[in-house]
Amino acid sequence: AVSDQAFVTLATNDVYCQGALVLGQSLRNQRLTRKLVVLITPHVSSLLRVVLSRVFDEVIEVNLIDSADYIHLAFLNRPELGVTLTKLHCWTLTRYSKCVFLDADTLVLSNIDELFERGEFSAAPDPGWPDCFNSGVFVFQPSLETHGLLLQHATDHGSFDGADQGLLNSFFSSWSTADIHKHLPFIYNLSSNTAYTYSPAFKQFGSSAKVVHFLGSRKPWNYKYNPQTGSLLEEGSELVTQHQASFLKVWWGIYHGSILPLYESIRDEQEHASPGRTACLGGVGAPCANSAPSAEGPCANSVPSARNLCADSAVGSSQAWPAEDPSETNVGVDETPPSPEGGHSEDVDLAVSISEMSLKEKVRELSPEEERRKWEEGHVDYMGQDAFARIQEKLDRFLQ
Ligand SMILES: O=c1ccn([C@@H]2O[C@H](COP(=O)(O)OP(=O)(O)O[C@H]3O[C@H](CO)[C@@H](O)[C@H](O)[C@H]3O)[C@@H](O)[C@H]2O)c(=O)[nH]1
Ligand SMILES: [Mn+2]
Repeated sequence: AVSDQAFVTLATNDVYCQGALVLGQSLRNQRLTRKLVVLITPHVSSLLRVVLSRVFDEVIEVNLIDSADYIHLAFLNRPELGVTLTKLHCWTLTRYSKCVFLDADTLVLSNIDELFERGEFSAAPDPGWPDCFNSGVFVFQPSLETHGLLLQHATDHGSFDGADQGLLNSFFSSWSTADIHKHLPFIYNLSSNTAYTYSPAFKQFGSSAKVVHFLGSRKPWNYKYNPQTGSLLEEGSELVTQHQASFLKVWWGIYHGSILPLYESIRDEQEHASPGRTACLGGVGAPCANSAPSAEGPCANSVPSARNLCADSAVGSSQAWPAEDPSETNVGVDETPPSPEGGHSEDVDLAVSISEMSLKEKVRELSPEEERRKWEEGHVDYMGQDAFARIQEKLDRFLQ
């Protein structure tokens, strides 16, 4: 094992943590010989910090950097990606001599240790514009000097996409021409949805894919999975190709087989540590918080044969930090200081039943009118809002 080199990822909220966990586990499954590091921001809940620490060697909190550059982000159609500038903090990991960064929406299919033979800055072409690299997988050398220069570059020039990929491409601008060794083969960053625009190439080389990247706005955790049959539940109009489906199944297979049991063992340990008490982690993460307050016990669930793991009960705080002047085109590098109490998080609901698993971001509470309209339209949320325990609670209140 090489202890001064590491695989690094980033998760700024509990939703992306689910991706980081699967990525970390997928690396562990491939004879891991380097350290595993995840960078998190203050919004990540205490429960997820505990879960992450079971998979990663180091869970390091960094400040959130947000470009708040809504103009460029709008071109990208991804207003949420300003926070990806937080990625730049990976250059501060100077206890490591060389690292490989992987987005939290990547999945490793075979051992990729050979990437450590490459130098800074190595990356694979972006499928949408191959003269640019995709910043989802890259080899870098931690250095406070480079870190400072990158932040300075962000302040001086902004980012042409409002996020890290634009910034890194303009900083490492000689990538496309200077040194072919710095072009990683596409199999190290195979985008799950775009590769098939050249399907003969996929047929020829696809089977040697080593890292799959679920690039784009639809992530593996936005799909539903049937753990019994190991199949995906098709939803919406978006067509999922056969190859894409097979990668998604690998992702969910790891989630179901290795990550979910982690939550369960942590919950069991918590219950053991404080029998008779509500299973709560640090007062923030409450793995069983989904049941109604008036339900029989902390882990009693209203839906038979279903378990609910609810990562946090606090209302999800938005990661967007509005710019003072929205017409500002430069990246005003905003850093939010870590909150003293550790902060709370984005919300994730993990709904599990015999036939269906899904991860949901908790949305804001609906008004009573909206709730009623949804109910009347037949959109009944049996696992949450409209769970029997909650209805009973309402009835009890009404009958008092
Ligand atoms: O709310 C967020 C959003 C992103 N991330 C992290 O940032 C990465 C990049 O975001 P992602 O949603 O994966 O972006 P992509 O769909 O992959 O889009 C592209 O564009 C991004 C912005 O330039 C680059 O960061 C990506 O590498 C590039 O593939 C994620 O994987 C996470 O590690 C978070 O932790 N929280
Ligand atoms: Mn990505």
